[in-house]
Parts: sequence; structure tokens; C-alpha cells
Amino acid sequence: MGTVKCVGILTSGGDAPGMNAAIRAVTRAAIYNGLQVKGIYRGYKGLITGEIQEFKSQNVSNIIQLGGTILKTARCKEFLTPEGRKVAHETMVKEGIDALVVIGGDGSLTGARIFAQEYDIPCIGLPGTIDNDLFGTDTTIGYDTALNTILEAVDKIRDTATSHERLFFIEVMGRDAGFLALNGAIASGAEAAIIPECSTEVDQLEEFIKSGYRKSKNSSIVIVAESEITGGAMHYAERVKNEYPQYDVRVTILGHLQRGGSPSAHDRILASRLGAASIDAILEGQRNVMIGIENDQVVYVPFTKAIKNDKPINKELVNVLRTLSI
Ligand SMILES: Nc1ncnc2c1ncn2[C@@H]1O[C@H](COP(=O)(O)OP(=O)(O)OP(=O)(O)O)[C@@H](O)[C@H]1O
Ligand SMILES: O=P(O)(O)OC[C@H]1O[C@](O)(CO)[C@@H](O)[C@@H]1O
Ligand SMILES: [Mg+2]
Repeated sequence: MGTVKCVGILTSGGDAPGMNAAIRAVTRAAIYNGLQVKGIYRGYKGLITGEIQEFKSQNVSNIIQLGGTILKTARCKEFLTPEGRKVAHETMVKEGIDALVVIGGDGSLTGARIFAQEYDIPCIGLPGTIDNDLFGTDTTIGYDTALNTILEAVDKIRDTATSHERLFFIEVMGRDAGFLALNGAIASGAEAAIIPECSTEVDQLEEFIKSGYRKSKNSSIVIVAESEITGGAMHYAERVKNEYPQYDVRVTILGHLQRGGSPSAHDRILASRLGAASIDAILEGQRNVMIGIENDQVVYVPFTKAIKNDKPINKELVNVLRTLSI
């Protein structure tokens, strides 16, 4: 592999607020360092169909404040196959792209890892997902904004829950990871969180009911992480209807509104730092690493570590929620 002259950027998987700030940072840092930049549309799909455009500094003007991704995003089935990845590689050769920055979640970085194993292309990953489920980074781009969106929604639901003296199960995203649910519960003052990470230890519903919340409160909010492991908010509402019929239960599934909106200051700064660092990493000859933030320091995390799917939940947070929700 010779010196890198042209960097391709793509966003892949679910969009996350701050992806645009990351695209801007990668583009501008690359140009600042004398590299050419090409924007690849619709994630890995754009590498297969050749939907690619050269980006100059002005292509990324006025986007730092926008949610979503100007490059669009996709979940691309063809890239799961060696044949699809071969076409993607041919496109890169044709376009003269000799390094790739992939902004996305665990799936997108898994794709980058496999691609980099098959072809001699330096791939750098930026953690872009509201789920915060990548190991080796304190937070991912989009997570903070999604958390704040959850708070805004829960605060509103709290008004009606209190007025009607109801028990609400509010389902948040996370795809089998409980970060949004647990921190969303702490920050909104919810009475409990049901998360997949704790599901093998206790029956979290029973634990919540037995905590006797009715003694001091007559309404309650339980945040449930979406997951096949927990079964989601509907599952718990059904259980309460059957097992504790004295409670007046309602369900709200927050859904995709959690993915939208203008990125928070935290996400814009994180995206800007990680985006700039991705170009430093390429210039240093790094390959197949995710750029993360740990203790406010930029770190390089090998793909194999970042995506191993077991980023731990901080048990102190579980205890804080339990202690403060009496
Ligand atoms: N094992 C794999 N091999 C090749 N490509 C993959 C693989 N896993 C995922 N990808 C690619 O990455 C894309 C996005 O993956 P996925 O749908 O898991 O989202 P993600 O990046 O984890 O984001 P999020 O979970 O935040 O929505 C897939 O559609 C596919 O194109
Ligand atoms: O509706 P989609 O785009 O398939 O994505 C839903 C999934 O994407 C995520 O929001 C992450 O982007 C997960 O939390 C959720 O399960
Ligand atoms: Mg994912």
C-alpha cells in the first residue's frame, strides 16, 4: 500500500445526530492535509453502485447543526457477500479511493473489518450510532442527542402519568444494549429501567413491583430497552395486566424520533474530534481501527475489540437508579 492520496467517506446503518458534523470534520481535515476527499452515498450501497462525488470544503458548509446524514445511509445486503465486496473494491480502484472512513455502528464496522481483511485498503471507523454499543469508546456519536430526546419525551409523559396515576412502560431504542434505557431512566427520574444486561440476574419487573413504589408514589415510569431479550415494553405491560391487574398501565414506544434532531454540543464536539483524528490516523499509517474517546483522550481501538458486542453496563449506574427511585 502506497501513500494515501484520496479518502472516501460513507455513513452506514441507522443515522445518528452528529454524522454530518463527522462528515464535515473528515472532509476538512483531509483537505487541510492535502488529501482528496470523495463522498460515497447510501453507505456500502454507494460503493457498489458507484454513487460517489468529490467533496470540497464548501460541500460540507452549514451542516454541523443538521441531524441525519447528507450522504444518506443504508443497510446494504450485497455488502454481506464476497461478490458484493468485490464490486465495492473495483469501484474504489476505479475512483482512485485509497483509504476509507466508515461512520456507523457495530454492523458497519464489522463490514469494514471484513473488507479490510479481504483487500489491502486502510479502513478507519468512527462510532456513529445512537445505541452506544461499541466497546472502547465512552460514547458514540448520536448517543447524547438521543438521550436528550428521550428526556424531553419522558418529561412530557410524566405529566399525564401523574395526572392519571398510571404506570407507564416507555420503550427506547438500543438494539440489545441498555445504555439509552439506563441513563435515560436516571436522567428523567424514572422509577426503573429494564435492560437486557440485567435480564439473566433477576426478574426486573418483579423486582420493580416488589420495591413497593406505590407506598410513596401513585404514578410510575419504567424505561424498557428494545430487545428480544427483554421482550420490550408491550411484553411487560401484558405481564402487569395479567399478574397485577390493580395497576392502570399504558405503553409508549418512542421509536424513530430518537434518531432525529439537531446534534447536541457534546455530539458535535465528539464528531469533530473523531473526524479530525481519523485523518491523523490515516496519515500515521493506522488501519482497521475505530477512533474512540476514553477519559477525554482520542484512542485507536482495533476493529476486533470495538465490535465484540460486550460493552459492559456500569453497575454503579444500576445502583444509582435503584437508590434514587424510592
Ligand atoms: N458481517 C458483515 N459483513 C459485511 N457487511 C456487514 C456485516 N454486518 C453489517 N454489515 C454492513 O453494515 C451495514 C449496517 O449494519 P447494521 O444494520 O448492523 O447497522 P449498524 O452499523 O450497527 O448501525 P445501527 O445499529 O446504529 O443502526 C449492513 O447493512 C451491511 O451493509
Ligand atoms: O428501523 P431501522 O432503521 O431498521 O432501525 C432500528 C434500529 O436502529 C437503531 O436505532 C440504531 O440506529 C436501533 O436501536 C434500532 O433497533
Ligand atoms: Mg448496530
